[in-house]
Amino acid sequence: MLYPIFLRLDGKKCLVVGGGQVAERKIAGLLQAGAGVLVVSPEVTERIEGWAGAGRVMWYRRLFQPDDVEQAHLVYAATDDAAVNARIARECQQRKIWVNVVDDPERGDFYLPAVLRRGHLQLAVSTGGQSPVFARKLRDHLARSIGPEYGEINDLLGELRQILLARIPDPGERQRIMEGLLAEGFWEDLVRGEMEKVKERIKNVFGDCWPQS
Ligand SMILES: C[C@@]1(CC(=O)O)c2cc3[nH]c(cc4nc(cc5[nH]c(cc(n2)[C@H]1CCC(=O)O)[C@@](C)(CC(=O)O)[C@@H]5CCC(=O)O)C(CC(=O)O)=C4CCC(=O)O)c(CCC(=O)O)c3CC(=O)O
Ligand SMILES: NC(=O)C1=CN([C@@H]2O[C@H](COP(=O)(O)OP(=O)(O)OC[C@H]3O[C@@H](n4cnc5c(N)ncnc54)[C@H](O)[C@@H]3O)[C@@H](O)[C@H]2O)C=CC1
Repeated sequence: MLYPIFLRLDGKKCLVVGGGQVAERKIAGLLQAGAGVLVVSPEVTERIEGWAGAGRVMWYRRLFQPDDVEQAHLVYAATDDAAVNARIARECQQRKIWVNVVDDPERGDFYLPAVLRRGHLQLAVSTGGQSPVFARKLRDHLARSIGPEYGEINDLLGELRQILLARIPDPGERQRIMEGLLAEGFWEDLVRGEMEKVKERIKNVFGDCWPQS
């Protein structure tokens, strides 16, 4: 069973070996997370070249060398050469650096999910490597019912939680308030798309905790 995790990568160096379509997709995800991306590949796609030109990735225009993995927290073996990808995986595993292997996932340490992003809210779908296209389609299916408003609701709940943390010292009491808010009626309004009602429900709890506001 794979272990799901959300990593804080901002400012951490990640190495992508290879510069094709697959490398490009992995780099796009890393950049969204604010990682420092190093790319090693004699050739890259136009989009990767653009990122390099804009200083968003550091591109080493050459073939992979074993020492390349040394400075990275995560490594992506994303070339089209199976022997090179296997070599990258070995170099990482010797050094206990986590590696994703695009053509032979079981050699690697982690898989990427298909991700639905709604502000701070993220839904990640993994099929355990069974069918990446199914993961993508399921993400697209979920996107139809989980709209951008879910991101807004999530942020409002985050603000409310900060207020509760500051004003209500008892964790049990805080949890009771949250459970009370996120009860059946809340979900009925949410799935019916009655977002104004949902926001009203949240604001009422703000009012109860902070009557002067
Ligand atoms: C195991 C895993 C390891 C990893 O790469 O992390 C892996 C492995 C492989 N993918 C292959 C093929 C394709 N992968 C995609 C797409 C995506 N692949 C992604 C993840 C993963 N792919 C991990 C498991 C995820 C899970 O658990 O479900 C997504 C979700 C996330 C991402 O990559 O960011 C992203 C969609 C995201 C989005 O759209 O947002 C497409 C379609 C397309 O390009 O749209 C195709 C072509 C169609 C096909 O072949 O099915 C092949 C065969 C290569 C060959 O034939 O040589 C292998 C190797 C193998 O399975 O042996
Ligand atoms: N895991 C996934 O999500 C998917 C994996 N794949 C697999 O990914 C692999 C790569 O696919 P694409 O990006 O489409 O291939 P591609 O042929 O477009 O790109 C390969 C890249 O690897 C680089 N490269 C080759 N040898 C190198 C070396 N020794 N050092 C550094 N860079 C080197 C090339 O310059 C090129 O930029 C394929 O083998 C395919 O089987 C394909 C689709 C999805």
